[in-house]
Amino acid sequence: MWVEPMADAGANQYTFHIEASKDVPDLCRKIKEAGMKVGIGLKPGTDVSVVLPYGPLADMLLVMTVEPGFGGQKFMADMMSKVERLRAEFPLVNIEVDGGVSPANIDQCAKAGANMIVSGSAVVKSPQPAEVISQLKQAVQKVFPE
Ligand SMILES: O=C(CO)[C@H](O)[C@H](O)COP(=O)(O)O
Repeated sequence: MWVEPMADAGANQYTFHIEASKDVPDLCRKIKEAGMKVGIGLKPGTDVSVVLPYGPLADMLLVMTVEPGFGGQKFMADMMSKVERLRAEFPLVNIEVDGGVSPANIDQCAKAGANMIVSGSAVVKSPQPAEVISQLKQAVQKVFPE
């Protein structure tokens, strides 16, 4: 699963999709042994219960808010219930949302419990990308002060 090459290249976190892993605990162990943090991602169609047993092994849980594949898709607000559940179960784990995240929905994401975000189109298509990044960061920091 390319764990060693990623670590050798300088990655400090390795995130994989739970749907693509045959042995989640083994992969988590290999990532940690290689000196990286563990992230586990969940596609929109995957029930949150699938990842719950592995939460204690993860540094970050990623809730995809679009179908993985490409940027520019519509944010799926119904994924927020997964974020809420994961935050309730794992108060100290980083929870990330990825897909269609923008200033229009960042408050929902942060309120549900996401403290890490991926935002592509909203940033790069804005005439003021720095302003968008700042808005996104402020919204998260309001809920998760450093
Ligand atoms: O790669 C992705 C999906 O596979 C990401 O969702 C994407 O890069 C983020 O971009 P956007 O904010 O435009 O959804």
